[in-house]
Amino acid sequence: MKPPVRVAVTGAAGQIGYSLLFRIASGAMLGSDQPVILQLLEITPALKALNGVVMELNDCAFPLLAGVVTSDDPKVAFKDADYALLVGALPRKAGMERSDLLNANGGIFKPQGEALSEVASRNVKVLVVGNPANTNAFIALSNAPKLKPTQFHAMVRLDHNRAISQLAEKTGKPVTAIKKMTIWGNHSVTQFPDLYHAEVDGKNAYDLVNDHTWYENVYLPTVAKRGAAIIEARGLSSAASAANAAIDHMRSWALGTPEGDWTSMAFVSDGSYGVPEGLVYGFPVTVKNGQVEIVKGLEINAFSRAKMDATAKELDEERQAVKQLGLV
Ligand SMILES: NC(=O)c1ccc[n+]([C@@H]2O[C@H](COP(=O)([O-])OP(=O)(O)OC[C@H]3O[C@@H](n4cnc5c(N)ncnc54)[C@H](O)[C@@H]3O)[C@@H](O)[C@H]2O)c1
Ligand SMILES: O=C(O)C[C@H](O)C(=O)O
Repeated sequence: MKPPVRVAVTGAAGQIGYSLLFRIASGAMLGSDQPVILQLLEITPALKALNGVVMELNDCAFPLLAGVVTSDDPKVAFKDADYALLVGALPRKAGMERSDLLNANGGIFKPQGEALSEVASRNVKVLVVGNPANTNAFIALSNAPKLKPTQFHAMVRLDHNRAISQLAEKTGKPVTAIKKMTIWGNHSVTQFPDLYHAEVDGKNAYDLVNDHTWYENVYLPTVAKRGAAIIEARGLSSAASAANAAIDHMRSWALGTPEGDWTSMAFVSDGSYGVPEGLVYGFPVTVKNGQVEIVKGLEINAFSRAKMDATAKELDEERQAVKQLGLV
């Protein structure tokens, strides 16, 4: 058995937390040979509910669960953390855009970035799930001078998985036939799910579908507005699928992407593909030995360019907004 690693989760008593913790403890995120110590952060009034979740975790007698810490202090929950999943934040309600949460949630990520910078493992991998995820990640990394900006990611994996599922349905193929999906940009309605480079059974997905009207007017809005459709149907924002995507993202980051495929991760732009430097933007990536590399050399046509620029523009506006709020 390997020595245990420390996994911090914020908002651990919330609905995503309830789906997430049990799967991390079961080995779904880091592998069936990797023991974990869970370090759970909640606001003080939620600690009682969190204690109930810990009772249930203990009642599972997970062989890989080597310990559980709970706290309402980020410096305790993030101490020596190897992985941190920043979930704790308000979810949106019907009729809201995710950016409407910036005023309410942005303030959470400044102190959490500062605390990670002070006490987490120097190699910590941080995934921001709480919305608006990209800009919250930007706030956190901007307040973490002792860590590298690339140690902070935002989650576009749920959009990536939705994009695969919708394409599988359209083509009548299993999800396993679909490779090289990309979500460019923001986890918002401006995101750009790219079929021009995706493959279905090794064939180009855009050519196979051969229906630009469907792509532009059905597929793109279905994927981009799926979060709102879930809220409309469930009365609550997605939770199990969000937790699953967080597991997938961290698993890819820790254990790598398979040969012949890539995934989508949002992190600080180095200027690749003409994306302004510093924006936390979704890119196609491969991961090997924990090293995340943007897939190079993809041809970007005029349709894609306009979509990629529009989502970058929105992120730039969010960046200006958090500067004005004094969060970075
Ligand atoms: N990126 C994505 O794809 C994606 C997908 C689904 C949901 N989300 C977002 O994830 C967030 C959480 O969703 P949820 O459904 O679990 O919400 P929830 O309200 O059920 O749970 C959030 C939890 O966070 C806690 N919390 C609030 N402030 C905190 C703080 N400062 N420190 C620690 N914990 C804190 C709350 O007490 C609550 O228990 C929302 O912002 C939601 O919009 C993102
Ligand atoms: O849409 C939301 O507000 C929740 C989440 O970001 C989602 O995509 O399901």
